[in-house]
Amino acid sequence: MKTSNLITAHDLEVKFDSQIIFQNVDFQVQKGDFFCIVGPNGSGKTTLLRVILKEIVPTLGTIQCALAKSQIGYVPQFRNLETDFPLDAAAFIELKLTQKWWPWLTAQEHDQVQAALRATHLDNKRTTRVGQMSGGEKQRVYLAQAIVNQPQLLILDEPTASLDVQAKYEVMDVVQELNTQGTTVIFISHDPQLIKKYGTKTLQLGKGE
Ligand SMILES: Nc1ncnc2c1ncn2[C@@H]1O[C@H](COP(=O)(O)OP(=O)(O)OP(=O)(O)O)[C@@H](O)[C@H]1O
Repeated sequence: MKTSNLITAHDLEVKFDSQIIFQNVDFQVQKGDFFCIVGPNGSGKTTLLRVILKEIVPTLGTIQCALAKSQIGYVPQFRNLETDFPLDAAAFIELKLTQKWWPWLTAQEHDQVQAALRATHLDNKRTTRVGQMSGGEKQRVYLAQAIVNQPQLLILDEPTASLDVQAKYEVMDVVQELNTQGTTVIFISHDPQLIKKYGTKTLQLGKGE
């Protein structure tokens, strides 16, 4: 039978020095999943993302990922940008386009930036400086930057942690739309309401388990 697994992990363990962060972790992420990773502070959620991104080699177990790094978009926890941050939304998104020696964008790259702005409901903020945006808009610009290269997998590490309720759902609705259109999502969160509303599968990490 043909499998649509993007990630297959078996019996993973990560240890730092003698401290076991987690062990016996098995999971599969399939194309189209909205895959949630939950667990208390320090249970290894971010460490597991770093294993998926091949930044950390597990001390035991195997992990297979069918995607190249270029096919994965990543949104870390919210990082604020000061009000004097000089780039507008379009320029900020362009930073993630493949670096090359010529300093202009191709027509296709312009289309990619426009598509990322549209997908994150920021069409009318194209020339707004990111530093002057609200927290929710800033996080949607980060999201736009992560999807500008049209990744197959989007990884989000507590993307709504410091946002108010309305901004939180605006960000999550955008992520859900991307998921409905075919982008697989891995989502770390402490928020059970978000997991219940948006998740299709959940991996629970416990201390050392
Ligand atoms: N490179 C490292 N070297 C040593 N210890 C590390 C390293 N990276 C993470 N740790 C430790 O591993 C544990 C798990 O960290 P991690 O950030 O993965 O947890 P988390 O579940 O994402 O936590 P939180 O919910 O607070 O973000 C922590 O105790 C952390 O200090």
